[in-house]
Amino acid sequence: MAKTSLDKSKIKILLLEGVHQSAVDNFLNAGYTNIEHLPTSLDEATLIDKIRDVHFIGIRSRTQLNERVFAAAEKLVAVGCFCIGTNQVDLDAALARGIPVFNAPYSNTRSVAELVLAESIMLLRGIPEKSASAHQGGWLKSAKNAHEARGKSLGIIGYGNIGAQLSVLAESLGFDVIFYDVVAKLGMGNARQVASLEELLARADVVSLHVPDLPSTRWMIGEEQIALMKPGAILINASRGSVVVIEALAEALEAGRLNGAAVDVFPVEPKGNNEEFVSPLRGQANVILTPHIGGSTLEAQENIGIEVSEKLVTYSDNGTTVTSVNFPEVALPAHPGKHRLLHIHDNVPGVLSEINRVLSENDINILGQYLQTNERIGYVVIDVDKDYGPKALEALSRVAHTKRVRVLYSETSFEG
Ligand SMILES: NC(=O)C1=CN([C@@H]2O[C@H](COP(=O)(O)OP(=O)(O)OC[C@H]3O[C@@H](n4cnc5c(N)ncnc54)[C@H](O)[C@@H]3O)[C@@H](O)[C@H]2O)C=CC1
Ligand SMILES: O=C(O)CCC(=O)C(=O)O
Repeated sequence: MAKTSLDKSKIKILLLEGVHQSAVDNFLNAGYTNIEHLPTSLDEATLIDKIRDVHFIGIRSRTQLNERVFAAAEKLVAVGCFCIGTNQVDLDAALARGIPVFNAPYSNTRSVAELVLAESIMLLRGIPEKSASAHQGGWLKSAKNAHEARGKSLGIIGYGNIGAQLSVLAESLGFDVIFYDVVAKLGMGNARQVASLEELLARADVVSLHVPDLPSTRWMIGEEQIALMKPGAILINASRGSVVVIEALAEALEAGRLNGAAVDVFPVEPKGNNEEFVSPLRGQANVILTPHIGGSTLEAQENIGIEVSEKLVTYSDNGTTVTSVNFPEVALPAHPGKHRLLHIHDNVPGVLSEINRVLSENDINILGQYLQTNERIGYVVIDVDKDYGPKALEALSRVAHTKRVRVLYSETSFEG
């Protein structure tokens, strides 16, 4: 499907879930003025209706971009997840339509790690229960079940960016850090990798989850795993609600098997701040419940706003896909004085030679060419003389296995 050029002011950007104002400012500074900025996510029917004329969408963790939504998103050029996790997006459905998805892989890492560390200390001291009691006029002055963090074992499941950052902070506080990861990793400081999940659960006083939502991590902590934890241990989940069987956790807390928990993410989360939060963990003693705010600090959100909007602007302006989570990565120089064709096609043999054949047949000289592929698609970027952009667009749109082709004009980078 070929795309004709559009003025930047006609490129529609939809930002949901209260994406930080820094993103809006960045788009405006780059000349993109057609921005709708909403504070919540949208239900599927409303989203399907709205997305039909949207070129770029920005979401956080709540909005579900599934096959049905992509099928309606006829003009969509790229998706920005203003967060780390991308499990809320059907990445295959996006790829099948030649739509790259971007995220912010680091900007809220520190915020999550700081929160988890603070929660570890609070839970080791039984603060949620003592504080709730004091608010009701109670006075639970006691050292029962109250422990220092120093010398306790912190077990981190998933030693990626957040797990490793937490490891450093926790060790500086005196925690003895162990971790379990499916990939062999060098621990930061004195942190040690253990051989199995079972070993970590049996050794740790505080267990903290930092894995992505994957088929292999879904419900990875249930009744059986909780039974392996030390009596009186603490469980923290700031990863995804699909990782812990929440009923099993609620039962273990109620039975006094565990001394406390902090949970930031839930199997079902309210769409916005006006919807009731329902969970079997409500009302449990020594449990910190937070509304998926692990990454919600002003610092993180401002940085994420800048980072992801920059990625979308760069893709729109010059075709660069570096750090896309589903797309072949192409890093591109500017293209002053040239027209740039972006051709996205099924990755089958012969497409590149066909592209070059039709260009040569039309006497279009190639000034630069960049190709990357993944197992599903090929992404080729071709610079041509500025007299040839429209002609090349027309020629390339007829190449077999083309998913999408668009042209970027030299100065007024555009979209279509
Ligand atoms: N609560 C919140 O607001 C936030 C939650 N998150 C969640 O935290 C997750 C982790 O974030 P990062 O550390 O940046 O991700 P990352 O990709 O850097 O690290 C994830 C680690 O988990 C490991 N892993 C994957 N499957 C595993 C398994 N079955 N068992 C053990 N380890 C496994 C990976 O090898 C990797 O080392 C994100 O995917 C996101 O879902 C991220 C930011 C904010
Ligand atoms: O801030 C958000 O909405 C989601 C944070 C999160 O879970 C992530 O970054 O993966």
